[in-house]
Amino acid sequence: MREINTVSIIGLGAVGAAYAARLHDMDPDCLRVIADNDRSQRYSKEGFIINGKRYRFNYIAPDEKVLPADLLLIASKYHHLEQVTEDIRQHIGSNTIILSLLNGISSEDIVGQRYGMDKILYSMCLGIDAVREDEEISFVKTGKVYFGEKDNEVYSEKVRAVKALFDRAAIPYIIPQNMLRTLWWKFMVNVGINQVSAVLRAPYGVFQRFEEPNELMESAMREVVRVSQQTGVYLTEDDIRDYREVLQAAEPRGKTSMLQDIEAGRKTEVEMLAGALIELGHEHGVDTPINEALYQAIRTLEQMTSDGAKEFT
Ligand SMILES: NC(=O)C1=CN([C@@H]2O[C@H](COP(=O)(O)OP(=O)(O)OC[C@H]3O[C@@H](n4cnc5c(N)ncnc54)[C@H](OP(=O)(O)O)[C@@H]3O)[C@@H](O)[C@H]2O)C=CC1
Ligand SMILES: CC(C)(CO)C(=O)C(=O)O
Repeated sequence: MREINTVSIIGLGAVGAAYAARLHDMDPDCLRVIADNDRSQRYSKEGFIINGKRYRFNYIAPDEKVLPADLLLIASKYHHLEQVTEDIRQHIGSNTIILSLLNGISSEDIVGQRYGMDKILYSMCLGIDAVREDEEISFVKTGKVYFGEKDNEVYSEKVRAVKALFDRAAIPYIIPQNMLRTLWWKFMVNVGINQVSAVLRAPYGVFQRFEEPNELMESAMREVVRVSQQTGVYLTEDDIRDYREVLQAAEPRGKTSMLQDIEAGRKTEVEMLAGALIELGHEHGVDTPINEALYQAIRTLEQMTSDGAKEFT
């Protein structure tokens, strides 16, 4: 059986650091972190504090010649992906499996177009509540990594290899039979809750108490459902309803990653959500007016914080 003995990871943020810690705890020598000089200097100073424990990872500059990794994990934000795709090149060989943990439905194709779709397994994480402040990451729930080929009725060799690694590292996972549909379901959720929470600056509790934010969120999700039906994925109204229960169970003060980005004045992943949906809508002849409005609102919020429009508020 194919075995994973070496893992390279790029992106030690909230999500990446949480899973890097598990792999490091399993075997510190199996893990390499790809980081340019600026980052590795910054990261090496105090190390990473992950749930109160200090970690000193093995940093490798992108240009350094290395043996390819058995598994390459990508855990950056969407706007980093162009640079990240370049920076991972020394770590990709003919047998490397690539898992991109980013939200959205685009990152696998972007990386796969460069290195070959045969190396890609689809993936995303759900239920992780990691929060990052510089090199300090804390989380209560590890969540689960959902991964697999598009269809997993029979596990491929790649899927079996990653499954065995995650078992050894105690990384919780699910291998859905229809991974593509699962990826789209999460995309629908992020298009709804992330974007509407960011525009309204609303933690989950606001959605639990009032009706209107839910109506707005669900109308944004409904546009994903309509587009999915033209692409062969076939999400339905039931998928929207299924999310209501998940949302009710969320920590009322909890915030989506996009709301956290807006509050911290960081770039958001709006291009990966409304941006990707609007483009697919054009391709398949489906109108997406709610997402067009959300796109413009979120881009405005980003520009207001990044170019110092604070003087007007
Ligand atoms: N946070 C959450 O709760 C959840 C997030 N997600 C998704 O997971 C993905 C990752 O999110 P998250 O972990 O929150 O993001 P973060 O912003 O916390 O982390 C991204 C990390 O990528 C690093 N990075 C960017 N470019 C490079 C590069 N070229 N080389 C090395 N490192 C690089 C950044 O480094 P630096 O800081 O040094 O610039 C940063 O540490 C996103 O798509 C998000 O939507 C999914 C579920 C939940
Ligand atoms: C599903 C949700 C909203 C929380 O994990 C998320 O993916 C995010 O905050 O980006």
